[in-house]
Amino acid sequence: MPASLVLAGAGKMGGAMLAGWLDAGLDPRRTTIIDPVPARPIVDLCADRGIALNPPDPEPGAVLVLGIKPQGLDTAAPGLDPLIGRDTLLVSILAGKTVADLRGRLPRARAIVRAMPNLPASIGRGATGACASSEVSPEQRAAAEALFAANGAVAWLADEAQIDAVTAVSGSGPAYVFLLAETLAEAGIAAGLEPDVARSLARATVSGAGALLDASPAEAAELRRNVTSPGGTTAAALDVLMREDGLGALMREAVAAARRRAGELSG
Ligand SMILES: NC(=O)C1=CN([C@@H]2O[C@H](COP(=O)(O)OP(=O)(O)OC[C@H]3O[C@@H](n4cnc5c(N)ncnc54)[C@H](OP(=O)(O)O)[C@@H]3O)[C@@H](O)[C@H]2O)C=CC1
Ligand SMILES: O=C(O)[C@@H]1CCC=N1
Repeated sequence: MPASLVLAGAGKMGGAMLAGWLDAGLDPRRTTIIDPVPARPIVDLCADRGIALNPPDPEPGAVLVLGIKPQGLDTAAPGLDPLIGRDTLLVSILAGKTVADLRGRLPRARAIVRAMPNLPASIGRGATGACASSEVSPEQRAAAEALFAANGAVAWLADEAQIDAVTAVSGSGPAYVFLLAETLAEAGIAAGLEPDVARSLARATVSGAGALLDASPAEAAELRRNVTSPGGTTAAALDVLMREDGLGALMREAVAAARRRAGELSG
């Protein structure tokens, strides 16, 4: 874990990462949060754990994590640049904003890691794709790796250009899975189940299948085949989901749209 850390923007994603870091041993007394209107749980967490929240004269830390919205970078940058010291590692989780975009707004930044985490980071079950600028030292890379590992799986990317695809797959991905739970419940209601029963069965099915995927060495396709009795009910459903214009085509289209949007957020 880094010796000290400043988190600018403790919203849904920044707050989720912070929860994972504190669980993994980040020192709350060496942690500062900057967020003009922090949500109640963040205010309570800071009070409980002794985390500095919006101190009047914040010092640069070993790491500055940017957790603001990409659309807010221009407005926020002049207030955040003084939080970058000579040896501060800047870690940005902003969708779309490139290392060059960040340098353009935060002139004090030298070492930059651009990362794309996801929401299960809060329980240490997230996935982060990251790339490092050439100024990042081995120690800074190790500090970033420790933060991302506290949030779950980590993949270092050789090429920054890949991060928009990571954003579209694993950054946004949890939303696709939650939508699956929602639509499975809705389909259950349409098939005649009571709404509460449909929602509870869909939730247990999605979380149970995810837990099995995690616990098993088998590929997802093999686990899918294990559910699919020849000539049975699952095969009938998969004939619909796996047809040419089915879930595969829809997912490719959705991921392409998310990736395109990440490109639009750059600049
Ligand atoms: N949500 C997700 O699952 C993921 C999000 N991301 C990235 O994380 C970033 C944050 O997204 P998300 O958490 O969803 O958004 P949120 O709006 O929940 O969080 C952003 C936070 O930053 C605060 N903020 C605004 N201006 C400043 C400022 N000048 N200084 C400090 N804090 C400020 C916001 O306050 P206020 O609400 O008052 O404006 C808010 O609390 C985005 O860049 C997004 O691309 C990456 C991966 C996954
Ligand atoms: O929706 C977004 O733009 C952010 C980035 C990935 C997940 N949430």
